[in-house]
Amino acid sequence: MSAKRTAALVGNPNSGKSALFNALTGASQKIANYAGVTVERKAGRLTLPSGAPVELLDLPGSYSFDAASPDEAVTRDVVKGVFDGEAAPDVLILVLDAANLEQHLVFAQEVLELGKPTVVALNMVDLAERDGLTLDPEALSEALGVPVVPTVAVRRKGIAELTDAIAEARSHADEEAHTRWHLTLPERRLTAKHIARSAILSKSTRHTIENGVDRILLNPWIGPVILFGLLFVVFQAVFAWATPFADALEGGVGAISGVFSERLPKGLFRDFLVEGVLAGVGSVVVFLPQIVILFFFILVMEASGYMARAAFLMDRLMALVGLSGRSFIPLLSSFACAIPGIMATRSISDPKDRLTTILIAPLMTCSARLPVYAVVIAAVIPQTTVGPGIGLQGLVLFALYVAGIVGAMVVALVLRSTVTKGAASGFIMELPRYQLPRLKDLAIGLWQRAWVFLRRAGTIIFVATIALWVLLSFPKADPGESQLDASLAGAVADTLHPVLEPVGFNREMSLAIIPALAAREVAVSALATTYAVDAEDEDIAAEGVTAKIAALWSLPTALAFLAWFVFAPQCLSTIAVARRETNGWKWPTVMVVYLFALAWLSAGATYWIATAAGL
Ligand SMILES: Nc1nc2c(ncn2[C@@H]2O[C@H](COP(=O)(O)OP(=O)(O)OP(=O)(O)O)[C@@H](O)[C@H]2O)c(=O)[nH]1
Ligand SMILES: [Mg+2]
Repeated sequence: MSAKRTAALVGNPNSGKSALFNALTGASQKIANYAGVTVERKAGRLTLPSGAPVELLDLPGSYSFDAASPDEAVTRDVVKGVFDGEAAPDVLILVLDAANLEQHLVFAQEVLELGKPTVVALNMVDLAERDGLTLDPEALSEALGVPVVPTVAVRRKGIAELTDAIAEARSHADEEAHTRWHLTLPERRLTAKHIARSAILSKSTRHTIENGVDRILLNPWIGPVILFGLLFVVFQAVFAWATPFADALEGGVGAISGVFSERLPKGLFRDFLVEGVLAGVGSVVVFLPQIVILFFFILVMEASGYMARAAFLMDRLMALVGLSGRSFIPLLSSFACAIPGIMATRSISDPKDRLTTILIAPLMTCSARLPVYAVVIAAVIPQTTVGPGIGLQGLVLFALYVAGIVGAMVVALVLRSTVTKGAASGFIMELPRYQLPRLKDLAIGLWQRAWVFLRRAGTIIFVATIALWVLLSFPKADPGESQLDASLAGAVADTLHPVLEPVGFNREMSLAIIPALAAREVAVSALATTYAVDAEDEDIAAEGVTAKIAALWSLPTALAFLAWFVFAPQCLSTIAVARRETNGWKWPTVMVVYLFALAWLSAGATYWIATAAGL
């Protein structure tokens, strides 16, 4: 038996490939309860019982080797050995969802037709049981001609057996397999039905809750109301639940900064710590609770299976602007960050649909903008309630998210009738079964998100803020002169300011949006650092950025800044990903230009209207 170097996980979307990958390699690839989570090839290392290492590949889910979407093309190319500079995998691990056996057996036949050494992981047997199905793995193995191992990936059941089977996998009589499976699609469907029937030992008609729940959640009238209500609650929670934690963190940062100001000798080092690191980076870190709460909701929606329902509900609405529900999940992922959102468009097969989705993804408010919104809202919007349990601050936050969504829909409509003109493509999406989110997965997911945020604070936000602090600190101002006026940063702000002054921006704001191109949170740290450096009085320096904004910005100016960030200047990484995913600079350029134009116009409109209204 020759040594095996690579094995690949293949199968329909949402069959649990990534969950198996994590169980087999100890990795923590993203898993979620909807089709199209994995969009690129990921490698990890699996150790066989003999101690021999195997490179294990996690691949995007696929319905067929003929499929057209870019993520499915990756799967086909890897499996067939035509993926850039990579040999075909030695063993295939075909993952089937035990509770959806018939559907999954259609693509399975295509995989088996390749005649490669294959092992079947009959995954999600727990869900099959829940649905009242008793399966016969031996019968399935007999019918398919390859070993079948029942597994529950998320509880690591059957993992050892699967590893053994991978070690022993051998070709299943190549020639015969080829003729045996070479069928047309309708024939495959029929075969799938027969095989599934013979593998199901018994089926009790168990009352599934799904149908009842879906009748409500997918109801064309009630469904959208529930979705909208849910999102509303999310943004209320972001403020209401986070406040005590955010206050405590802010107090902590303030206290440390106070101690440093008192104990350290006056000088550049103290200024660096207090004005740059603590005022700047600290002003972003205090938003950790908000970020965690937002992701808590996103993760629960993803794991429970509600996300795919939301896409289904939105399909009709999206059709009005020439998109399909397919675009919904990439767009919803963009609430976390536009980068994975843009990557997730790989599951959209129509190139024009995909391009439109990439171009509007940055309009979904990414979590990096949350600190910007939150700090300005906290400063200028009173902490009052406008109804039972409805806080005004949460309401404004919700409105900003909605503004982004509405903006995206309008832009999509314009794009679809001009540059990405074409017929809207149909939408078929499997509805995954409902699952109770596992606490451990949630905890890991939240921890990963928190860590990403803190790492950003420690790297890109730190570097951008410190660079700005240096530019702000030199040359030193003469006594009586403002440090901002004297500094290099002041000169930079002055060149940009004439363009932004008409839309209500003050100089600090004009300055802050430049380093915010590195990461949007930097807008907050930049403001904090600018005010801290410029403060003549030591005590004012210790004051938080929220207090500064409350004291120094007029309401129209603050609202203009919020409106600017709805359309927001891109962060550079988003532009880079858009370039990679569209293979050139053309579309990223279009994206940047239209977003800046929209940002300027909406900030202006907000400012002029608010001023005229006497706010
Ligand atoms: N109950 C149960 N849930 C599972 C099992 N395996 C995976 N899941 C869940 O099923 C969902 C899909 O799992 P993934 O591993 O993301 O599926 P995938 O095949 O990688 O999906 P794509 O990347 O979209 O192709 C997740 O919510 C998992 O938690 C299992 O054996 N039992
Ligand atoms: Mg996956």
